[in-house]
Amino acid sequence: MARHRNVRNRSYSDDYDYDDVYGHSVEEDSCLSPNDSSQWLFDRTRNSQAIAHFLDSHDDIQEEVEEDTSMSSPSALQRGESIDLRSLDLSEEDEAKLMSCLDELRNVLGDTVSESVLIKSVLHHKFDFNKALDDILNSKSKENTKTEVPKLPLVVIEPAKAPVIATVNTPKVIVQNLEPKTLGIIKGFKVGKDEGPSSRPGTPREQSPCTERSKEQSTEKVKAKENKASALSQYTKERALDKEHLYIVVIGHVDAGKSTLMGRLLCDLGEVSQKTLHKYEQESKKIGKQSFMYAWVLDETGEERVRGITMDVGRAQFETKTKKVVILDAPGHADFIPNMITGAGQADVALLVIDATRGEFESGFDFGGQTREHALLVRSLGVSQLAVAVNKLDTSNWSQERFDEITKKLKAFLKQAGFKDSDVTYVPCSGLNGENLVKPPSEPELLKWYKGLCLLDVIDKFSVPDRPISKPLRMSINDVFKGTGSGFCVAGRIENGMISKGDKVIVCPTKEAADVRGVSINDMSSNVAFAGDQVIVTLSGVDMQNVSVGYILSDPVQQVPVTTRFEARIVVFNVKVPITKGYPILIHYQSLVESAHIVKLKAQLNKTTGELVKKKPRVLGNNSVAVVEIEVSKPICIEKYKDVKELGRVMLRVAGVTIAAGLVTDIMST
Ligand SMILES: Nc1nc2c(ncn2[C@@H]2O[C@H](COP(=O)(O)OP(=O)(O)OP(=O)(O)O)[C@@H](O)[C@H]2O)c(=O)[nH]1
Repeated sequence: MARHRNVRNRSYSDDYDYDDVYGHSVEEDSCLSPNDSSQWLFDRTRNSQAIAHFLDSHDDIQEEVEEDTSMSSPSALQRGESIDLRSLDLSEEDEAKLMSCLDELRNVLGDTVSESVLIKSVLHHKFDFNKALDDILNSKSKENTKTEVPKLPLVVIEPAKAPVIATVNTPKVIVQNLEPKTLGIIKGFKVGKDEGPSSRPGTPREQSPCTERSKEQSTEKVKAKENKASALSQYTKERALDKEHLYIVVIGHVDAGKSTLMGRLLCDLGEVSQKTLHKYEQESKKIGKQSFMYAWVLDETGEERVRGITMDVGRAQFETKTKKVVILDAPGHADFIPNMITGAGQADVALLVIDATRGEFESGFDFGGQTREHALLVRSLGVSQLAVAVNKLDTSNWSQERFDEITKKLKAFLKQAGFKDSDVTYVPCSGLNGENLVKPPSEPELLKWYKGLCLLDVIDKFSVPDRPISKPLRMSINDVFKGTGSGFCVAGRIENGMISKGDKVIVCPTKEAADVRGVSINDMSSNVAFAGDQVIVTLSGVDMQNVSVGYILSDPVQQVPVTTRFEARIVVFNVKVPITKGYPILIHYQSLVESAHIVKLKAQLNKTTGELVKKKPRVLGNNSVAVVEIEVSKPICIEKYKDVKELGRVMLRVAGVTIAAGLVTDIMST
């Protein structure tokens, strides 16, 4: 039942216009059609290749010529020549050496020489960077002498100022007819800061940096393989006898009874002592809120208790027959949707709580309440399995008719939102009475018609998604706080890989190294944690002031990309003003909320087939699907959806309304 985030210190002023109408972000006519959702929304149960296929199927979308003239220049065409290295049949070490030499050559030559020429030269000179460069420059020089273009100035690179070139037995290298861009690259190279002492003019190198780096790279590859094998064996060792871990986010309209339902479930499972419950009963009575006594199990702060609403994500845990379950009780109030998104971003599955009271279901569903928005948000964030608790059915005397009326409406909507019928289970219950929660119903009226499972058994039946434990570490940070010992703590979810006590990690986007001093899962100290776990990690070696919510702990070698600009395929839910170039938005990404702009509308796609409809559309309206480029005000860590699904999704919000969901398709280097 740990809770660390202090929502009261967060400023929502940018995100929310309090005079605005809440809950109107997803109107009935702007929901995703089944076709849209099947393309756009990640389905954990679906073959991942299907999504990959979709992501890869529009690689041909390019900027139009007038904006991106480089596309037609010879260098860009040359850049486009790609050679499949596998066809060269090199050993792993040689492949790494080749890649390293190519990188070095491109640093010097930019895009002026085609990849095939570079590869040929590197292979010919047996990965000797200096010889390969010399060869290319000499032949280029000869070429240029043949085809003289007098307009461009002759550039002379003095050997003394160009360390690596000077190692070649040529006193002066004359480069003609180079484009200014290329000259800039050569100038940058002249500075030669990264060159070691052996690169001084005239000093023969014992070993070129290229060869050293290629060795390092091949060692890294071997290490990565070893890490993968050790991650798998460690996982088997640590978790073989353990129950599967499952994270459930509890969502639904404000006052649907989410906290009461979960509080009661925990009490009935014996997770809350009688003494504590008695205390809650007495204290809630004192302030005239006795009906909230079970909700107090999860609503822990004074403000939440006095106001009778959940503000931050409450956490608690319990066990079913086959699972260790962590519940994330999300706030229902529209003001706290960013917190709800944080909770949903950490969940495997969702429990949607519906208030069955006549008039209440309707206001939560029909009149722009949070039922629809929450369901759409979790689906867009990758959750595909849902249990629907038709709660407070005691207020309708356990009427089957009322239950059917509600489930019929929900089924139609959830299908539109992208949930498969077979992945959604409906359970009639009452959180306040404890009816049909942890044991079969006892209420005679309910017994007359309900033959299904109780809520606990429905939760037990959820399937746990695959955990990418052998991939490089990615842990998204959703809280930073001072622990009891030395160092400080970060809380969050491990999206990829594993983390152990004693590990070195990189805090991104600031790229500071830190040491892992301790790991705890669900408040229990542990030596190691794996993908899918929510953990608290104690860090040292980095200043707490330099670590923030929304940062990522990354593998030191295979680091998470950091950028201010990325491309995403978005589906637009509902916009009052159509999206145009320059459109300001807030990006919600894991726990991060960052201001951003849509800087390019690259293409509009067919909602059903995903085919290109229009290049560079001027506007995007409701229900459209498009490829856009987004620029964030500060550098953020982000992954392509096809690489790390959990870190490849973004939500776009404006003035407290979710206007679109997107999958990251490309990351621009900054
Ligand atoms: N009759 C009846 N009332 C219930 C039931 N469950 C909850 N309530 C009442 O509904 C009110 C709201 O309950 P909460 O548990 O705070 O609702 P919530 O969905 O967690 O609220 P937020 O998180 O603030 O959106 C309280 O007064 C509860 O006593 C139920 O099964 N039957």
